[in-house]
Amino acid sequence: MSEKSELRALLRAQRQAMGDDGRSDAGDHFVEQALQWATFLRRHVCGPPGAGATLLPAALRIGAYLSSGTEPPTDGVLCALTDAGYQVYVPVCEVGFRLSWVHWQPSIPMLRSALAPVDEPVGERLPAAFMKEAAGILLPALAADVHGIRLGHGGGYYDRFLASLGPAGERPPTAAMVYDHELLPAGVIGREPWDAPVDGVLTPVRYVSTAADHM
Ligand SMILES: Nc1nc2c(c(=O)[nH]1)N(C=O)[C@@H](CNc1ccc(C(=O)N[C@@H](CCC(=O)O)C(=O)O)cc1)CN2
Ligand SMILES: Nc1ncnc2c1ncn2[C@@H]1O[C@H](COP(=O)(O)OP(=O)(O)OP(=O)(O)O)[C@@H](O)[C@H]1O
Repeated sequence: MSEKSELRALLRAQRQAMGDDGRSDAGDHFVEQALQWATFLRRHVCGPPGAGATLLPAALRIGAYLSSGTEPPTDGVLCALTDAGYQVYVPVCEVGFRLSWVHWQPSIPMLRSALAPVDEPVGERLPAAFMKEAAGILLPALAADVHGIRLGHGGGYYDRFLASLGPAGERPPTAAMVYDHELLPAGVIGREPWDAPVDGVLTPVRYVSTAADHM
């Protein structure tokens, strides 16, 4: 087994060991962290509330994901962001490890993906470029390091997606959602040439900015 496969296996086992209650508790805390992150982005894009700025629709557009298995739960996050007035878009797998995006709403019908072990929303599929103007994007990950290097399930979906949005600095702000113990020191996740670092890491208890490290 390669070093990365071993790390993935270890991280999956640790997620399993957290138990349903541990993961669900973390999910509650993620709601608070994600709302704070979104509020910060909104200020960044539009200035402080009451400044007379009218929010552009794209400033309210947020990318996220529908969690499955032992991933950091996002059901609460998606509902809270929607309730707060954001338009939440989640990915759908396409052939060639590409992602398209569907506007998520609480009662949206779901269907099992033919390409990955995830349920996906049924609705109009918007191209990756639609997310270029988003206020921010939350990404799934098995772990991420303090430089924003992310370890996913190994499909390369998100590296391709981020590369398609343009070079770092021209993409919307990104944050990987991981449990607190999955925010790792530099060097633990070997960096690959195609890795697109994220700008921050969101855990149930903190947001850590990694952006300065890869400018
Ligand atoms: N929720 C989610 N959606 C996503 C991703 C992801 O990592 N998470 N992807 C990122 O590229 C793409 C799909 N690729 C994926 C590859 C593997 C697994 C996976 O193994 N997931 C679970 C097990 C599935 C289950 O039991 O329901 C796991 O975390 O162990 C999920 C998605 C697009 N959509
Ligand atoms: N921009 C890209 N263009 C072409 N191939 C890519 C690109 N980015 C990644 N890949 C390919 O995707 C494969 C998986 O990459 P990696 O292991 O980093 O995925 P991951 O980040 O763990 O997965 P995911 O993004 O799906 O969560 C690699 O074999 C790599 O060659």
